[in-house]
Amino acid sequence: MTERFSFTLEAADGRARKGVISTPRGEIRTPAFMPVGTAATVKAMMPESVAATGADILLGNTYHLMLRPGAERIERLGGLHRFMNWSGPILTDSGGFQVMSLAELRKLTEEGVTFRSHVDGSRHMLSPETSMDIQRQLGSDIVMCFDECPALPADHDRIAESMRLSMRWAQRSRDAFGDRPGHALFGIQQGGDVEDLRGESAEALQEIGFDGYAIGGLAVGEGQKIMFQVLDYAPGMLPADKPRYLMGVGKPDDIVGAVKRGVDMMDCVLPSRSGRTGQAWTRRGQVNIKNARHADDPRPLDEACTCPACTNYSRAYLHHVFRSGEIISSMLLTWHNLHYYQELMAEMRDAISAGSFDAFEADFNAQRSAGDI
Ligand SMILES: CNc1nc2cc3nc(NC)[nH]c3cc2c(=O)[nH]1
Ligand SMILES: [Zn+2]
Repeated sequence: MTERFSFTLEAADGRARKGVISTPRGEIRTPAFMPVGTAATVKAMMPESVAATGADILLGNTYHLMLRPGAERIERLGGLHRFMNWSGPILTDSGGFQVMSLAELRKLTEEGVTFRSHVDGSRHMLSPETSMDIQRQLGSDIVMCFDECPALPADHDRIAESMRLSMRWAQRSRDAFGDRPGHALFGIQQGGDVEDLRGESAEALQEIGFDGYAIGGLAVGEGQKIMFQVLDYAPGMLPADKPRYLMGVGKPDDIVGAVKRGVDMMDCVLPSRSGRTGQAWTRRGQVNIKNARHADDPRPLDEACTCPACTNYSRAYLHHVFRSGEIISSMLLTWHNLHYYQELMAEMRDAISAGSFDAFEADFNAQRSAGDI
């Protein structure tokens, strides 16, 4: 058990990297996908089931947890790991992104963001300082800087102004985080789809110094083409010896393209959220289980998948429980999707070790049909 936070690069294939992040609560194999446990639960999953899918680390949302049940309450009850019965590493976001998308009556100033809770209308303020306090109360292992993420498309000046605010907030986050051995603070690169602003942000963050570096400001409506154009240069601007975390990504082909371009960690609600809407992701494409054509289909979602849904149930059954609104529908489809995502990450880690990432990517693209299967 290590008392420190460290990142060890084990192999590289082109710009794709394989490594391990060591934390006091366990190791994270990279490239890693983090399931999202927004309100102290990965929806429709028991923690032991999340672990069974192969996930090493979860993401928790500061915005949701500070409003309900409250960070002080979680601290009093022993911290987020104890509270949600997850003993492995947890990364918490800093709240800024969700305040801007979920809260009401937001007011953004140099100090931070004041807002009303979407839960009960109560007034709150998030700033670099309060976000660091909240994430400390939650007890997360990887803490994210408090930043501002502009929606794209946006003009150059707006992106520049927002990025520079986020860099001032990164310094304040670093100062407020203090010295917490075994806990990590990640900076978040901003700069939209403007290469020189991305470079300015990367330099500013390295000046301050962080344990890892996130690529923020993407997956905000720009589309995969622009996202990949930014990922063709942004990861390389960040220190090679620290983890690179792409926030909010994504569909399986987004993830493969991001790992190819040097990303080490990702998180996304897609596999869990789409599981609840009847959308299954498989190596051969998507299965929309609510479609009537599955009503008599005795086959599993994916013959090659070893998850409980594919091992024990037919498409006909999954179609039935989805159409009937049965709770097991969300359980089985979420489990399958998270299992598939983790299998994808494991295959990429193996391919990078074997120096066969290009062959993996070619096979990944060849197997997938664009439409439903
Ligand atoms: C916590 N800070 C922070 N979170 C984010 C979450 C995101 N989630 C997406 N797409 C689903 N893009 C994101 C960007 C950021 C970002 O730039 N900053
Ligand atoms: Zn499956």
